[in-house]
Amino acid sequence: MSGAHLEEWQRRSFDISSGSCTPEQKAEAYRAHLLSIQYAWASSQLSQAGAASLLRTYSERYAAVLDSDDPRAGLNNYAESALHLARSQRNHSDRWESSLTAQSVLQIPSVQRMIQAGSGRDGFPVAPADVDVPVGQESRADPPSGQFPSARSEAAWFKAEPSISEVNTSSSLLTNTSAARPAAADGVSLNPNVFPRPAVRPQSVFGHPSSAPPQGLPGPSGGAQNHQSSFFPSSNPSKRKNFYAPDGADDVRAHCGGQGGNEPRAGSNFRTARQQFIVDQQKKHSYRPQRGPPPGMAAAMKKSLGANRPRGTFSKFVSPIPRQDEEDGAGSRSSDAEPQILDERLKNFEPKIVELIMSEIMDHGPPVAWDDIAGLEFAKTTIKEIVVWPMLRPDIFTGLRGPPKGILLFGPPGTGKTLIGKCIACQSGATFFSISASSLTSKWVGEGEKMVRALFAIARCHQPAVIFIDEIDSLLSQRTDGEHDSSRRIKTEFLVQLDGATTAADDRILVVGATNRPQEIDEAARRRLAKRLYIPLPEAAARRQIVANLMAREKNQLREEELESVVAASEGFSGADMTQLCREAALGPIRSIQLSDIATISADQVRPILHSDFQEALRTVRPSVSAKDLELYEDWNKTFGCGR
Ligand SMILES: Nc1ncnc2c1ncn2[C@@H]1O[C@H](COP(=O)(O)OP(=O)(O)OP(=O)(O)O)[C@@H](O)[C@H]1O
Ligand SMILES: [Mg+2]
Repeated sequence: MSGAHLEEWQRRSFDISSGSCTPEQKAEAYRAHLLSIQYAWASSQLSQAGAASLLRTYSERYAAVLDSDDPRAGLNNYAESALHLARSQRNHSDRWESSLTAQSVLQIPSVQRMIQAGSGRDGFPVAPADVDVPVGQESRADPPSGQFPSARSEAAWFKAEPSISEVNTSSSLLTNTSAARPAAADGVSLNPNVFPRPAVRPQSVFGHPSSAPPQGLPGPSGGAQNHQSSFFPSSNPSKRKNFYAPDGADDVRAHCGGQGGNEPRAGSNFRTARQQFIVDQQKKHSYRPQRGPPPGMAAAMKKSLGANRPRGTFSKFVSPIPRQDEEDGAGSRSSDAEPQILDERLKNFEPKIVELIMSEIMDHGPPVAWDDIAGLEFAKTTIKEIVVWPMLRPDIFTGLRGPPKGILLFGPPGTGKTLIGKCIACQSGATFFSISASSLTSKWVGEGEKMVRALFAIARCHQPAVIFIDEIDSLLSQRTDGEHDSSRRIKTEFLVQLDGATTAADDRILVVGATNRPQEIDEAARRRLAKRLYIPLPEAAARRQIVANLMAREKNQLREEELESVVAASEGFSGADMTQLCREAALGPIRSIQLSDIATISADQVRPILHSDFQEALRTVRPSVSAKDLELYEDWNKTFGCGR
């Protein structure tokens, strides 16, 4: 080692041993030591064995300073953060420098030239320009002595020699007989003809030989530095193996000479981290394409949320979210599966909420016709006027004639409000959403109002649409001070959506609410449900129609006057009560069969339903609405109802 270097070396050794220097200074000093050793070796002032053992010693000490956990003696786990950064950098940066391997280093043009020249004795055979393997775009030539890009990588370079197997497999150019290769300190020797000094094969911290750590790793001073490798010449990117191709593809991506080979080679499987990240996101949110109903059927499909309906033949759900192909191993999207355009208006909603809202397509079982609903002529006419006709002739029903935004069906329980909702679903031809209040009140805070917003957004995408909210009083009850914040927010969202800033006048969305507690509905909601129709208990004619409709499906011997007497006796019964009465009467014949015959009797041996069965049933079935309750409805109707 020349005189000047020796003094420098001694000074540094003194500083280190003096114990007065900080970990940073120590790391600096070790760094300088390592460079001096390398320089001394390169200028043949040090034997290979000597240099290797010195390098080993000082790189261990250097790494110890870097890796030490002790804040006093080390650089606070710099290694971990460096490793972590490198790893994260590797995952997310598509400018990650691909690494060199024992195999690929020999394909490097300059190494090839060296091998041909067989030189290696006179000086440094590799031209400086060749040693510059820039990472990313910011490439700049490095002095041939090679400044280590960072303390970490430098120490790592010297810390561990390549394993013998790695060196031996690299090529026959490495003579396998020990005689031909001076043994380095740790038994690994490099053939100086092939590997000129000081081309010590660095073992990167990142688990494989690399020319340099990834960009952005902070140097010992903590600042991020551009990293240049200083040993291996750039190589033809097409030959270098990329350790980071997610599927281990052979494709090699490299940035050589600042060319920045960012785009993966054609046909390569290599996906940058960003692409991989996007694919993962899509997979996470991708919806399995499902066999949807035939196109004509889709329009007639009804959607209901929160109401478990028997699923019919076409109740397969067609996801509104664009189809995502199964990303196959090749990472190629099959050409024919063009992603469907997700409706612009839905892109701001969480896919899972959209999925939830759309997922229950109400296949409402047997369709309900207007005639199945006994009585309620006024309500039925009004609803037809508001719902069915505007759908049929939107050109006439515009402006002031436009349909109202909301209808409220109120009345005693069992009078056919839900039935009317089902009937609208079948007869209106509109997209029908039937939601129950419980489905909107999610266990997650903030989810409820998102559901409401998404519901109206989806309805807007599928208008004309009808949103049927059964038991709407549980959703839009009077706002009180003590109520829970989330239910208050759901209400507010509803009011805004029903008739607020976001609703456009020509939106053809009709909200139909059904409740048997109209007095509990919030006054702001009441205002928005402009048409408030009283669904009263069925009058005699309606009761007669219910019994006639139900008896028509059963064997019975009910005469007209007997029917009249049943209707008279069921004064004050609701529609549901009338249905219950008929059920009870239909059990009469079954009850008259001897228990022993039950197992053997055939269906047509069961006698028909008689008037006596109804008389028997009238003894057990009582009206479910009291006169007092009835008064309440009557009063409310007089105050707020739109009925006659
Ligand atoms: N007007 C009607 N015509 C025919 N059947 C009726 C009528 N009203 C009620 N029913 C019978 O009663 C059952 C319950 O009706 P529906 O579910 O519509 O009552 P509702 O008004 O929704 O009651 P609730 O307010 O408790 O929800 C229906 O399935 C039907 O069989
Ligand atoms: Mg109901």
